[in-house]
Amino acid sequence: MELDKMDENDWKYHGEGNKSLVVSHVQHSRVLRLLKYPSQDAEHTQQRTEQAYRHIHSIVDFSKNVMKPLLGEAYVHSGEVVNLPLEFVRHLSLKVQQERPELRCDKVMDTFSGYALCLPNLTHLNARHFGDHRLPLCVEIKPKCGFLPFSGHVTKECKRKVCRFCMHQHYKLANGKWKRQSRYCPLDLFSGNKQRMYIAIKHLLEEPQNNFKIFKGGQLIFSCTDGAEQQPDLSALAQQLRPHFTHSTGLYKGHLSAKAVLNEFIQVVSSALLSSWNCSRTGEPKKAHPAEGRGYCEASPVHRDLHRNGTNGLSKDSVLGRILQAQMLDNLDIEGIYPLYKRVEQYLEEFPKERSRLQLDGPYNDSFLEWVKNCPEEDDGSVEYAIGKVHQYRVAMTAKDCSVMITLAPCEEDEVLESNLEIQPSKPRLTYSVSILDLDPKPYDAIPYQHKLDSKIVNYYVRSTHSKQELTSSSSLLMEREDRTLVFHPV
Ligand SMILES: O=P(O)(O)O[C@@H]1[C@@H](OP(=O)(O)O)[C@H](OP(=O)(O)O)[C@H](O)[C@H](OP(=O)(O)O)[C@H]1OP(=O)(O)O
Ligand SMILES: Nc1ncnc2c1ncn2[C@@H]1O[C@H](COP(=O)(O)OP(=O)(O)OP(=O)(O)O)[C@@H](O)[C@H]1O
Repeated sequence: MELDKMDENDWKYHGEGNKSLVVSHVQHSRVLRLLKYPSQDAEHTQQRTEQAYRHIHSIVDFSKNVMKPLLGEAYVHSGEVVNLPLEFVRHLSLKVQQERPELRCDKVMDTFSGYALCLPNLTHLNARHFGDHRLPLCVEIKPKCGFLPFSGHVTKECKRKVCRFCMHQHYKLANGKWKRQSRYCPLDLFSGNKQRMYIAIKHLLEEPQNNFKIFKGGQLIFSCTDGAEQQPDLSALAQQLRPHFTHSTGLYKGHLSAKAVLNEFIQVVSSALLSSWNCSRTGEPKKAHPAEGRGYCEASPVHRDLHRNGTNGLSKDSVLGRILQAQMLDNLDIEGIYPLYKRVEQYLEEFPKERSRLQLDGPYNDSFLEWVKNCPEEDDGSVEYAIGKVHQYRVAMTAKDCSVMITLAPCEEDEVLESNLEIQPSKPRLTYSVSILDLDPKPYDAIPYQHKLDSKIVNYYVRSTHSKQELTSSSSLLMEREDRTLVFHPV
């Protein structure tokens, strides 16, 4: 990429989240990830430029030096910082503005600093495309937190029974963030049990919110649209996916029925999520599953029987296994972390210069990783213990908010990539690669906010389900769970 010859016409809008906007190159397999900030903060440009420079470097350092060793080399692409011509960035910002979803327009793209992250475009497969006319598919899942808190500091009983995602749905709907409730439960996806995973992915398809997207040939073909009130058009999606699932079972009028296409698609996605890079061929792969009782959410629509029989456990080296282990570094819960945060704050009041030794704002280097890895089990009352736990919590928060990208492309028998894996040997031949994105550090200063948000979510959930329960018992309605009637296809 020649930085002095950047032309906005070579780039197009690709997507965005809360903190960054991404554009993709029209020919090369590259994206630029630019920072965003609230439009009211557009002043103080000099300060912004310095902040952006530091922030973007800290994103790369955190991803490369902290998250990559924890999650695995193969899954993480940290990218590199680029300094773009301001003229290019301003034209780019104008160009992409009309494509941005309304719900993201409360923030503006950084057009002052010129700093951005350059990354491989993970919606493409990292290889030549075998001359097959079918475009690669890419599935992006933001799985969120996959376990119930097991900390003795948890005060609200419901947190031990219902997962944060399922509770948060009630709060999000009440605040108008989404129009329709998602029935997805992360604990089913992280269960490692194929039937539970099938149901979790099916629920993501039915209500993707910001947890599920599909790209074809690098173009977004399936996601949640602004203010969507209707269920997404799954027949149209099946039509788009059909060319990749052309083998002979389940043929209807000469081709696979929409249901069969989606069924196969879900199975391929779960296989990719379950596969391991380092899986030993001789012994059983090591499992990463939450201990007894932490892997079942009472609000999940999955039937209880399946819960009971359904923890196969994830291989520790699967992408979900790796993410779950990093998430579980949060073993005190925000209720246990908040008093430790206050201990650190009190210490800093007395010794403000210690902030840098304690690496509260980075640098995110090997010694930061040491804090995370070598934190003692027992609280000895020291500030060092508090810092170790706070750093572990922040790493876990990143793992609870990251996304997984699975890129799939058709291949012939002898075309399985060295660096990628092949799935479904007896079914359509697909080669795939799996990556993890959005591994930005979560700020230390956000801990009080997280503490308040946790109470709001839990209190709202308790109130809303309590009033629903009263209504239900007074009209003696019997709620049947959907999945009693779900038919599973053999894998
Ligand atoms: O707190 P949560 O669980 O709602 O997560 C936030 C996400 O909301 P979600 O519930 O996934 O829709 C939120 O996603 P959206 O903006 O809702 O797409 C962000 O990812 C946010 O992270 P950050 O503050 O931008 O670094 C996330 O905040 P963090 O808590 O991870 O900092
Ligand atoms: N390397 C990449 N290749 C392809 N697409 C990408 C890449 N990085 C990001 N994207 C796309 O851009 C979108 C926004 O990126 P990202 O999730 O990093 O933004 P964010 O603002 O940090 O998100 P959040 O709301 O979680 O804070 C992603 O959902 C994904 O679709």
